Amino acid sequence: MSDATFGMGFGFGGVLGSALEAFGPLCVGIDPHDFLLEEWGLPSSAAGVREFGLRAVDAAAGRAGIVKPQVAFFERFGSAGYAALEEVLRAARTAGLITIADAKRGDIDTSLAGYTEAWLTPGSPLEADAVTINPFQGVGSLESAMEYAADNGKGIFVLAATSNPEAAGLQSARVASVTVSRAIIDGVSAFNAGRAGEGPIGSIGVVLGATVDFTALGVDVHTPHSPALPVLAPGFGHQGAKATDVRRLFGALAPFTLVSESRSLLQAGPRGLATAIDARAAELRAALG
Ligand SMILES: O=C(O)c1cc(=O)[nH]c(=O)n1[C@@H]1O[C@H](COP(=O)(O)O)[C@@H](O)[C@H]1O
Repeated sequence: MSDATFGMGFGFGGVLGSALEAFGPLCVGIDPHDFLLEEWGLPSSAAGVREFGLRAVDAAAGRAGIVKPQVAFFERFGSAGYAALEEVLRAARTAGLITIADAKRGDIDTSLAGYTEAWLTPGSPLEADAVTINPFQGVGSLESAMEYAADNGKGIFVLAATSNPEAAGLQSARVASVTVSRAIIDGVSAFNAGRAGEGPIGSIGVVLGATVDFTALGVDVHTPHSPALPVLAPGFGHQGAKATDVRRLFGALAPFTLVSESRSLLQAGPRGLATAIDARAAELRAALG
């Protein structure tokens, strides 16, 4: 998806809103693990991840609104892996899918600008619609990246409360009077509020794992944000959370929560993936009413 203006507002928030309306919240993770490549009858090579990614895009197109290629599985093959990822991202965007490059980048602001340029510049070889960012160097270090994204009709998902169990100790620690997770969410929400004129849905979102104990992490899912805060939610499927629990888990944030699943869908194999996506999308439609 490349147009910056949609009925639900401008920029990435608007694009996301249209996709949620048309397809619901399912985000298909494209994670070519070696065990999946083997199950799909593909080699563990750049050619293998390229074929895997393109087949996953074909299966998702017209069935889900969003795909999230996991950059790590392409990066392990060096420049050939990156060439494969470029093709997969291009194919997905051409098919009308929103692409979230799961690259988990982060650095001081000037270096982060290089990463943002790589992933979020219209016309760049690795162009995606959004990228995941790790805020360990402080939410303040993300300011110019968030501005760059919003100025270019792009999005960012900032890790805030991640789905892996090892994260809770660090992310529940307190900065001033709130938890790290809460401080990150507040920082992102404040950025979106500063550009509230652009539409009802913000262009910068957060990653909140579906497996997380939000109370322990001081994350408030009951109060809506204005503009709405997009949430990328991994942790469904293989990591244990049930897609149909999205409303119970995410409360007021549920209407803007992307339900991300990788292995649990991809294990259906190249021939079963389209059916698995259809089934999960239908389950989510029923659960969200
Ligand atoms: O940013 C992510 O997508 C992410 C954040 C997080 O907190 N937990 C998490 O699992 N992820 C990613 O989401 C995907 C989860 O894959 P499955 O567990 O197979 O659905 C992987 O690509 C992870 O790197």
